[in-house]
Amino acid sequence: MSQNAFLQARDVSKSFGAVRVLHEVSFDVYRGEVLGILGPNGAGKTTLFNMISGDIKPSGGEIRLGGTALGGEPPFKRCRMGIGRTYQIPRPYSGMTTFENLLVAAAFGGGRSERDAYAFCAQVLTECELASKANTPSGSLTLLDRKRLELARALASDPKLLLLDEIAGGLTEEESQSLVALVRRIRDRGVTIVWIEHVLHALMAVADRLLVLNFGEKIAEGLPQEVIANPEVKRVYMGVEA
Ligand SMILES: Nc1ncnc2c1ncn2[C@@H]1O[C@H](COP(=O)(O)OP(=O)(O)OP(=O)(O)O)[C@@H](O)[C@H]1O
Repeated sequence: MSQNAFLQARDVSKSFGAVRVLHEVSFDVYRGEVLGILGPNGAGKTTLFNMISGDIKPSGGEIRLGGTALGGEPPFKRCRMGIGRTYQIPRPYSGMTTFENLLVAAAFGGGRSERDAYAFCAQVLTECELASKANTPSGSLTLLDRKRLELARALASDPKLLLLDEIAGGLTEEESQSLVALVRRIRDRGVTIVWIEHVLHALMAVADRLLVLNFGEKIAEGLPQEVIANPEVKRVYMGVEA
């Protein structure tokens, strides 16, 4: 555990009533890295994101960003502090165009003035390969473009830490490669990324380190090749007996 980490989670726990979903999970995320999070369904991955973004409160433990304890800060404040996230089920405003969706995120999430938001959103659209879809109602986008829009909406608040929740699910191999290339470009301009993903090859193509959760506990963390070779990870995640 290092004091220099950008995101620090210490003994983070969450219970819903009597159901313990996360138990004393600790990890660090360093500036500029991509940390991949793996784990079977129900392992507690999204719950962890919900606590980092402020959607729910931990039952125990502490989360710090840049050394500052996030405490009871609400989601919009965390967004202004530099935390952006995507949701497993994208929630664009389907009656609005792609560009309008971004403007809302940039104005409310990022706190930009209207003029500034226009220029910034145009930049984000280009980065996410959505410029030609700027005026398309988001409800008519293909699955890949809906995923790009979900990512673009998170980027519109100009995050320093980006939380990606299963953005590669349901895509073809070629489509997921184009998403991986986009994640790399975002990382290369200095954004720190934590990516929950079941599509292992997409994660392996970009993650610097992996963390594995099972039944709310951290069972492995380290370099991707080492983590996927770990016998316990193989057993619980890939169903392979050692
Ligand atoms: N608000 C809630 N109230 C009660 N139980 C909840 C709540 N949110 C999540 N859970 C439970 O917590 C557990 C972990 O859920 P979570 O969504 O974090 O898992 P996950 O690892 O993200 O799974 P998946 O890979 O399927 O998305 C599940 O058993 C889920 O039913």
